[in-house]
Amino acid sequence: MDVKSNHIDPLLTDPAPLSKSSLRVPSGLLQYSRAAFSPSLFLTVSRMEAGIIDICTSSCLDSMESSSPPHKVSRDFNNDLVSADTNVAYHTWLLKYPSALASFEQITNFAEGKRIALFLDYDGTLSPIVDDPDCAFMSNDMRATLKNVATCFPTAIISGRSRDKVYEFVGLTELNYAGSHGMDIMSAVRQSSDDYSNYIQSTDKQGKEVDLFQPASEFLPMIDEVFNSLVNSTEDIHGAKVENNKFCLSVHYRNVDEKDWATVAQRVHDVIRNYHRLRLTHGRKVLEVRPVIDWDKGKAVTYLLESLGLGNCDDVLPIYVGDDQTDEDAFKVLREGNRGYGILVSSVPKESNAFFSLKDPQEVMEFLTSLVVWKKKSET
Ligand SMILES: O=P(O)(O)OC[C@H]1O[C@H](O[C@H]2O[C@H](CO)[C@@H](O)[C@H](O)[C@H]2O)[C@H](O)[C@@H](O)[C@@H]1O
Repeated sequence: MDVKSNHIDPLLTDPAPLSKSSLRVPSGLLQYSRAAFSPSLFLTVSRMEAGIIDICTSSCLDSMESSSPPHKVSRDFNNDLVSADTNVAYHTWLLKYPSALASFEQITNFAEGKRIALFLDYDGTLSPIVDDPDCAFMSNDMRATLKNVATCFPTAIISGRSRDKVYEFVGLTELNYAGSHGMDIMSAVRQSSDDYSNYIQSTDKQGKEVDLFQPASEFLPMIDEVFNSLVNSTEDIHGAKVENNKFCLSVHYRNVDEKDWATVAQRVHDVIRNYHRLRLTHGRKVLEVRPVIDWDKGKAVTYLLESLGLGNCDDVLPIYVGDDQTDEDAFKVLREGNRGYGILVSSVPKESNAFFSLKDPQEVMEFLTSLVVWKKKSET
């Protein structure tokens, strides 16, 4: 498939502005793709008066509802009983975000003579989305694939989870890990002196010397305090769960009855309203409380490339695979710098800064396996 004929080459030209209309998605699908089209949701909670459901909470609620596909549509996707409209929308969307599997030859042609660096999100990318965040286990096949990938390419996982938690799920020492949406990076000792002054030397679980970069470390006491408040204030909401991701927090409402979502939004709002240095963003059935700092997954990619000795190198092709709104920052860095390829994992149409798409973690595994085969072949 010649992607250039229907797609912009990320490394040669500036991307066209993202436009909703260009997707021509049937209106029935827009209601659940709306959250992805809208910019990150920031609640200016500290400036709002309390109300039963004030304007911030209601905008939050709106985003919570619009990010949830009608049950029929998601069930149809999972069961392959796809309606004609859904099928048309998905295939129309694929013209703009071609499958990285179908475009594999184009990707590897471009990668010829270059060093690929892989960046992977965890939830929804390496493990399927499940109801209980503590049970988002990766399959053994995926683990074996990742191990192979890491022997061929420098590889890092950048997750919203705490770094320890994502390491616990993945369990491979061959990778680099960044937790808390990139606010907690453990990587090999840096060879070059550069702009990043505030990293410290540490040792990993095997006693190996590493660099630790934690740009939000001053927020730790505040995050712990807010975690306790959120746990207390949501404990009576059946299904609500607060997860401590070290430098950020997640308030999950996937298992909360939809009629109580407004209460979740209101309680979160009430807790963080006095913390001017925290902001609220929206993920997959999760409200995320994060420090207001100029740092995101995109900046983490740049940092890691430099750590790996691959920064500012023309012969490096970074590939970032992710499914969430927070991954858009990384897609954007690769797109705007004409540096590499973002691959969005989604089975429904979503506007994105990525260049390619994969449907689900199973397809991610196929793509990674193909990269390993290609690399090994090219070495013989
Ligand atoms: O950056 P990621 O690795 O994608 O982490 C983003 C959030 O992922 C997790 O929540 C999501 O996955 C859960 C398990 O499948 C699911 O139950 C939840 O509804 C999803 O939002 C994680 O629990 C969060 O802390 C991360 O921020």
